[in-house]
Amino acid sequence: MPDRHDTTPVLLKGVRCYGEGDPVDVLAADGVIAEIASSITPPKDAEVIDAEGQVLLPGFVDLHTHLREPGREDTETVATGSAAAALGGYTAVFAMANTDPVADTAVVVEHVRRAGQACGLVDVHPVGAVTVGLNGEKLAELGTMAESAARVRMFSDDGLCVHDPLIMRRALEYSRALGAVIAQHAEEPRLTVGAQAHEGTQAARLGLSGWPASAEESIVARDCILAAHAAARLHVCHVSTSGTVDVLRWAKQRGTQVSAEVTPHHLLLTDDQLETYDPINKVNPPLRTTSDAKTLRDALAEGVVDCVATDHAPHAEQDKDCEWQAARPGMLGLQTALSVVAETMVRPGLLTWRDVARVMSERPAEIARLADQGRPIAEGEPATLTLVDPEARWTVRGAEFASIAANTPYEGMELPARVTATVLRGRVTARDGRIR
Ligand SMILES: NC(=O)N[C@@H](CC(=O)O)C(=O)O
Ligand SMILES: [Zn+2]
Ligand SMILES: [Zn+2]
Repeated sequence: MPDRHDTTPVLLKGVRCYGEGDPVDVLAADGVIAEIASSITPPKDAEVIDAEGQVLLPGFVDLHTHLREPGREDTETVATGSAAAALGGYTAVFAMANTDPVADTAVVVEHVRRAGQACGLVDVHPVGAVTVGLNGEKLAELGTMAESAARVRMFSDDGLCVHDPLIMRRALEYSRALGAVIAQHAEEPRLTVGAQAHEGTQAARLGLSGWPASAEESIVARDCILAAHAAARLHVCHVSTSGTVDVLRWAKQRGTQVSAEVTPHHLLLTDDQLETYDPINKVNPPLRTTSDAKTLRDALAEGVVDCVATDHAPHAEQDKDCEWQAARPGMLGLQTALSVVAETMVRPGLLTWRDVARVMSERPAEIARLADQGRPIAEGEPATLTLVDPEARWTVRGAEFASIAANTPYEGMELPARVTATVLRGRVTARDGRIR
């Protein structure tokens, strides 16, 4: 039985779909978009959202989050991560497998899936590990996870690279049979032993060991070749260098089934940030150069990089507020992603709002083959939507986020554009900064 709230119609007044054309009213009822017209009289009991001048987009899909459950519920849970996601405009998120225990069995992925359903704010899709315990040595039971109630269709050892080429080849071959995609954290471990920061003049000046671009690019090139030979689908996590963009362009030109994501932080931040030695800026792969960031923005605009994914990585205060070498890599992303994309891509004219729908909703939904996400805003389609105030400006305060952890690199920064409401299958999950 759907509860009463599920069936309350929602009327969005005066929105511009994809930021285009004249303002319209959009009515959501029974989980779908019931009507789009220049003026709709609110049905009785309807929740009316006055959204004059706001931009309506399909709900965002994040292919890369760390929700830390099970194992590190002191930093995030499926529930708090779901709240952060809904507030950030997301209607579906993928939860990486580097939990404790690792999500390498049906039991663990089913737990994450159920925890997501219990809270109901966003569709939580567990990612299954590629190898047992993320040890890189033995393939996990991909088929069992795919067949489980969690219906896993994305596998990744993210946090670690599937570096053994034979294991990676097998994983790609299996994934093909399962209709799944392998998401690779591209980092040749032999080239990043002790690495702390992007290998370049800044790391040298600061005395931090270098994480060379070649460690990423060599794995991406290898995996594109393996994926092509296996006729399998490869997804490249958090692309961070210009050289990787060149490899992706080459692989796509020759028809390889490869997709790629870029994080908001790699679009906005660079290794100039490292000056203060504040580990809030420590992340894997590391912040790169200004020229890499520019190439990534252009590649996202062009479509060589398909989509934006947050790599939302909550960490406890004690794991961040310490010396650089000891700090864990990773930063929060769910509640700032849209604003960082607005700042780096929309304001400079690299993307329109329609393009934002592509990189934050449609492409990620296609890559993950989610049938009911990233859909057109049209009558009869799922009412799974994100409302954005393009004129808003706000100041980032990590302590105010729904996440348990507060490790945002944007603390105190003023950013443009804000998610004002998120709707999942006709139900308002977040509105004006509050969870429903
Ligand atoms: N990105 C990070 O720096 N950290 C991630 C792991 C990962 O995405 O590689 C984490 O789990 O904390
Ligand atoms: Zn990673
Ligand atoms: Zn990650």
